[in-house]
Amino acid sequence: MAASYLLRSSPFSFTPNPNPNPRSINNAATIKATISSDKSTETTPPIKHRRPADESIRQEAHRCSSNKPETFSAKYVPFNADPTCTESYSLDEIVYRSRSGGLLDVQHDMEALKAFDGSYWKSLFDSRVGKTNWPYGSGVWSKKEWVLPEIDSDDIVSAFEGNSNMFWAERYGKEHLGMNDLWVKHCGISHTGSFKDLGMTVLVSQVNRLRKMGRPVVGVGCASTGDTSAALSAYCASAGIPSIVFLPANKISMAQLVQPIANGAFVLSLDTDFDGCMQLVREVTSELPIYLANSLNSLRLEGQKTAAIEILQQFDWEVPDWVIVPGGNLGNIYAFYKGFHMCKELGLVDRIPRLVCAQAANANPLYLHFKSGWSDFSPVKAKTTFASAIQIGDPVSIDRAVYALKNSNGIVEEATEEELMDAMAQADATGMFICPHTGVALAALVKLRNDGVIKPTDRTVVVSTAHGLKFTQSKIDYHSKAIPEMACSLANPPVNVKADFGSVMDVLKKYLLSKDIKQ
Ligand SMILES: Cc1ncc(COP(=O)(O)O)c(C=O)c1O
Ligand SMILES: N[C@@H](CCOP(=O)(O)O)C(=O)O
Repeated sequence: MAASYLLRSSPFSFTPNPNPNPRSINNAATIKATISSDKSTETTPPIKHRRPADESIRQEAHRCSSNKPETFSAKYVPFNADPTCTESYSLDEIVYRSRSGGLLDVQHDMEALKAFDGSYWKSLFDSRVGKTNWPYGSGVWSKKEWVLPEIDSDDIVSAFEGNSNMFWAERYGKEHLGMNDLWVKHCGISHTGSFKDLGMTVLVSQVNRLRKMGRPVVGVGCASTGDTSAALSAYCASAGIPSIVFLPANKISMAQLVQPIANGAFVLSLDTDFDGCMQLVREVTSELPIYLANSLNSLRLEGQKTAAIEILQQFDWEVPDWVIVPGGNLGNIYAFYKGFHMCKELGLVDRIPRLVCAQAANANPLYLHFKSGWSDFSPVKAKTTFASAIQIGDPVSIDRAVYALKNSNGIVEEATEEELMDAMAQADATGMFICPHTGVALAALVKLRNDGVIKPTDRTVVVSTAHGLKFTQSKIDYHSKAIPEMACSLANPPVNVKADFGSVMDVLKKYLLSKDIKQ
């Protein structure tokens, strides 16, 4: 019975059980043996679909998971607390700060996870990639046991996020950096066009669960530079949960602004910067039953950390030498560290990459802190930058970022406006279409290559955090050479030509000649 059920309900032939439970099924070999010993399937005609026609994938997941005792668990603990500290909170509590006012972290029951070895987890995760199984087809929920183990699949709000493209930057690497193993992890090719989807699916799923439990959550709110708000409003809209977004007026792109508007969020445009919005949303969410969705809330980072696991998976569990991440509110750099570190602790890999956090010089509090030898941290007043989503002067996750960098032998770099815009233009000219934040990361890479810190053969991953289509105005400004005090040396403006054969031929000949001369 169990074996035929597994065959019927699973569309793929796998080694591990996608719902591992060491109490009921000891290991992968048992499943394999059980399946192959079920002779009754030999005469059964091929099954077209894995579930009855009137059953949705969510109902299918519910049927498969019902009555299974949960093996894995997680709780909130104070971030980087003394090992003797006993303070902890259930993930079903609404809490963002520890008793002392510090950050929280989601701590998993590592002993339970260690009941399975590294190769078990690798095959389990590999078996789920890119499928339509609810919820495991999502790149985030394919790692559910490491993310939010206790949530019922029924409560999950997912857009099958993650599984993002790892782009081999062949021409950019070769021509601009002399590198042959340079990769761009396109986290922005995603449901709402940024990596925020990875964390938001987790946070909104937990809110969905809390609301079903009758907890007082009337809506979910965030301060945003444009990407968190887009992700929050999309996931909330998909679950029918009200969302409220606090945006700094005239400081985010038009494409980002229209996202929450279209998704039906309550949009507040405030005459302040991101740091001002963050301050306000914190005050408001402590007064009203509005759940806070910024990365101060450590649930978000549980989803974001899966991008690190996914990078290892995409390299067949080989560890890259460097991973470069643009940093603003600084949750993501810690999320990457956490994902890599978990893979090491659970035996999937034997080391972690060196991390680089890249900041815009106009919003560089972490860079200044790094350069001072990690002496006292001071927030800055962030100035306008084309990398508008990281225009943040007082990052909430500063402690998490410092921890991640110290424990990964990490580096912080910065990029001026001209450096980041030129890097973006250069990358685009080799076939990418990146956002200015990815330009910051590439500019940091250029500096580290020029200084000889990153070697030509080092396998390097640049994390692209948002889709270039969200930031077209910056590209228009650059290519029209409309940026004061910037040479825009790679501008490629369109040529206005009279619509007659002779004029077109003239400009084409001139163009082709110029190409010939360069080659
Ligand atoms: C496109 C983009 N890149 C990078 C970041 C930086 O991420 P974090 O705030 O986690 O440092 C953000 C948001 O802050 C972002 O929206
Ligand atoms: N870039 C972010 C800034 C807020 O970061 P968060 O990760 O704390 O939500 C945004 O898009 O709003």
